[in-house]
Amino acid sequence: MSRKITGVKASAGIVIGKALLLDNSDLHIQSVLVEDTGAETSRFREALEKAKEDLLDISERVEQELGTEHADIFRAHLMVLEDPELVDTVQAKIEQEKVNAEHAMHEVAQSFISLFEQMDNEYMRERAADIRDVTKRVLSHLMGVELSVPSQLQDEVIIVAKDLTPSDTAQLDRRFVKGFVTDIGGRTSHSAIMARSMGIPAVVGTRDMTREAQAGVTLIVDGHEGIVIIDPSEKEIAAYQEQQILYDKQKEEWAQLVGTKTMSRDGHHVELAANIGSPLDLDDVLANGAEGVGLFRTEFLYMGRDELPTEEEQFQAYKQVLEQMDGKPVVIRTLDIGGDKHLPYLDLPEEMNPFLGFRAIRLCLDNQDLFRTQLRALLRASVHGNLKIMFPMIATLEEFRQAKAVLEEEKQSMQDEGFVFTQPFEVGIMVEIPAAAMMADMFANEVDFFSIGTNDLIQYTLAADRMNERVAYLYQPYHPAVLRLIRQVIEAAHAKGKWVGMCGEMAGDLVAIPILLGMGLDEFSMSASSILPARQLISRMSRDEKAKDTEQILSMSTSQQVEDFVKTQLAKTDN
Ligand SMILES: C=C(OP(=O)(O)O)C(=O)O
Ligand SMILES: [Mg+2]
Repeated sequence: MSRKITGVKASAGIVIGKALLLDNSDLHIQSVLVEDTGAETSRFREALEKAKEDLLDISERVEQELGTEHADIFRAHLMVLEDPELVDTVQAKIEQEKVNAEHAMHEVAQSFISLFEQMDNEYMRERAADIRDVTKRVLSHLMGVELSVPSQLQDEVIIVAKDLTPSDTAQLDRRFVKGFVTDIGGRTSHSAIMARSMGIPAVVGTRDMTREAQAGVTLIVDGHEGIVIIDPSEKEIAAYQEQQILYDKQKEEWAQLVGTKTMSRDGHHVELAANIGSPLDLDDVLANGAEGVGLFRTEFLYMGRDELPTEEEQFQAYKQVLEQMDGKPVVIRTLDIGGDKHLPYLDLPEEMNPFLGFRAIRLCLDNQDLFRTQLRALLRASVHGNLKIMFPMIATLEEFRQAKAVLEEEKQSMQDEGFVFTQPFEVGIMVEIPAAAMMADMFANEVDFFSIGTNDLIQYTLAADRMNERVAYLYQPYHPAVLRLIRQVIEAAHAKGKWVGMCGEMAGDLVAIPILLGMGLDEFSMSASSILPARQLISRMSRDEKAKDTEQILSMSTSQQVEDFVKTQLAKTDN
């Protein structure tokens, strides 16, 4: 009987193969009292040195095979090994408690790991995996145990493990490892990131895969849907084999589009950009041929910590993104906290209607120290690429003017300090509040660009909370009211020679794209994996023909009518 397990889709693709269970369960550590603590400390120091040698070797190999960014993971591991807080604490424990090095290392590492794991942020929780990885390496040297990474594989396999550490992943032999499934991990765990750049289908965070799968059993890993089928039937195998063939063909077609501009069939260019939450997302962005970053949600930098990020920390993150995008446009949005996104250390009072409350630009204009720190980091980073600064949740012109004035003040004071701005940068707003959409003609006199945030614009237009299942039926992207607002923004911007993008989920929706193309949207920003399918669709459509449908669509009275109309048109495009 086949069984289906679901998890997090970490890396796209389908693979069918035999399971290889990687027993990388925790080493069994015993506590032993020692007399000669000096000798024990030397043993610990030797193990640290050996672990460092391993990491240097791995980072060199990874640098050659996968590039600097992945090698940086192992350089970060080296830094963990050199961190006096960890090393000195272990040493002190050996000396004061007269315990063996294995026990001291294990105990100290555990306390760091649980600290990180308790943090309310996925990224920080995953850093616990780094410490676990480093600790295991040191322990394996102390105990003389080989790490159980299969380096001598003869057959193609799908690795099944509780967790795959970055070094496990880097050591997988790509000729034989065709996919992997883990119990723990999320989309931003390093192993997931590496799977995506290695092009290996992977499903992570399945919770109990290692308990469910036996060694050698046949598996289907569906990285598109985050599904694993254990012991599939002949029929299931045949169905997935068909999907595999189709997907391979699809990928070949998409791959041709990676380095190309997005052009409609009748020769109009639109920009397909990516939404990111961290510099870590850039691998995907570049691999999918994004023409820019249309939205960097900077609130990620503020989450999962207990104090605000410093100007320097923010500067480094912005600089990295700008440099990696190598002159392509990068829209960085100032802090959009509030609504469903909290920062515990800001200690804000609970609100009856958080989505209509004290959030985003409202909070930044009130808490100007915080805002000015971010603006200074952005201004410093501006010389490293093609930066565009965007303010979120703008409802009124006064808000935009105030925010822009604060930015100008910071720019002036940096110039007075001797900073030279070598690159011009644009300043724009998110249009996600209906009032801003209605007043787009007025805003267009003052902003450099608009980016339509449909995730919020839809919820505010139909008064349907985007988080509430019970009103989800009212959350209608194709509602003519939403479409009329979008069209109004595009027309108002173009009348003043300004460009308009969209960074809500709607920009990557294959049913919405023909409508938006016809309305003349200039930039579509979406998750990286949606870019190539969108580019292909646009290349098959004539923008001028789509424009002819706009009036008809806007005169429809329901979402359903719009959807049916577009789907019928799309079916014709396919033929
Ligand atoms: C992109 C948007 O912002 P967020 O999803 O971060 O609210 C939006 O509202 O469409
Ligand atoms: Mg929003």
